[in-house]
Amino acid sequence: MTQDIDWTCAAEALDTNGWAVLPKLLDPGTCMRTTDLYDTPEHFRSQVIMARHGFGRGEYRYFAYPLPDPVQALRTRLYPPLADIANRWHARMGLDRLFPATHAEWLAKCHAAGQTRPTPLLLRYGPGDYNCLHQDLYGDHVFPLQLAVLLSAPGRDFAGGEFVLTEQRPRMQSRAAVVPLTQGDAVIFAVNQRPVRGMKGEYRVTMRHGVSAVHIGRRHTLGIIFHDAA
Ligand SMILES: O=C(O)CCC(=O)C(=O)O
Ligand SMILES: [Fe+2]
Repeated sequence: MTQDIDWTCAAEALDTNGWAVLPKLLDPGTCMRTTDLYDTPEHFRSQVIMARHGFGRGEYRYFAYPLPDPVQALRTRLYPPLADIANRWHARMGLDRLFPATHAEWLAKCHAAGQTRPTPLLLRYGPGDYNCLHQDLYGDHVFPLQLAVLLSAPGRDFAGGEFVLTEQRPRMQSRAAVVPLTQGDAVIFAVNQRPVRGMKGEYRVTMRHGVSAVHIGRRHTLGIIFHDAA
């Protein structure tokens, strides 16, 4: 599942754009089984109806511990290479928080700070549903990169529902990117801020992500956030 990832390519894309696609991270069978978890309540700690909070339209569920596979495996295996990138970013941004080498150590820090609730989630969108631009910050402890895996097949399962990222640049207009994803692809992206090398040195841009309206069908996503929630 995670052994064939081209990390050199992903790190380069993350440094340049603040996001990178990992093609075919999950196979179609795993995508289907993960989607089906949505209707198994014992895997989840809570449900959010997005319209009730002004988050958009659609719904999602936060997984409960212990996380089922492939959620636990993705969180554990993707963390170490992402922590290398996160540490480089933090150094470039002049932030002193260092991310430990393993996800278990990072979670221990979150838990000691009272961020104990698991944040991986499954999202379900139907016709007309969308996800407003947002950031997944759940406390002071923030791991600066996260992942979303598209579990449904565009064109077959749904139409519309594009993954969108915006980048707010200091004293400049924001720019948007639409991330092309097929079933099983993951997008890694900056949770909040990332460093950009400018003419006069490094500066920071602020990222937000969301999903445009689904026109027809149903779209499911698996979200992997590496910090836990307060
Ligand atoms: O459904 C999506 O593609 C976005 C999900 C999301 O906001 C997240 O995983 O944090
Ligand atoms: Fe999100």
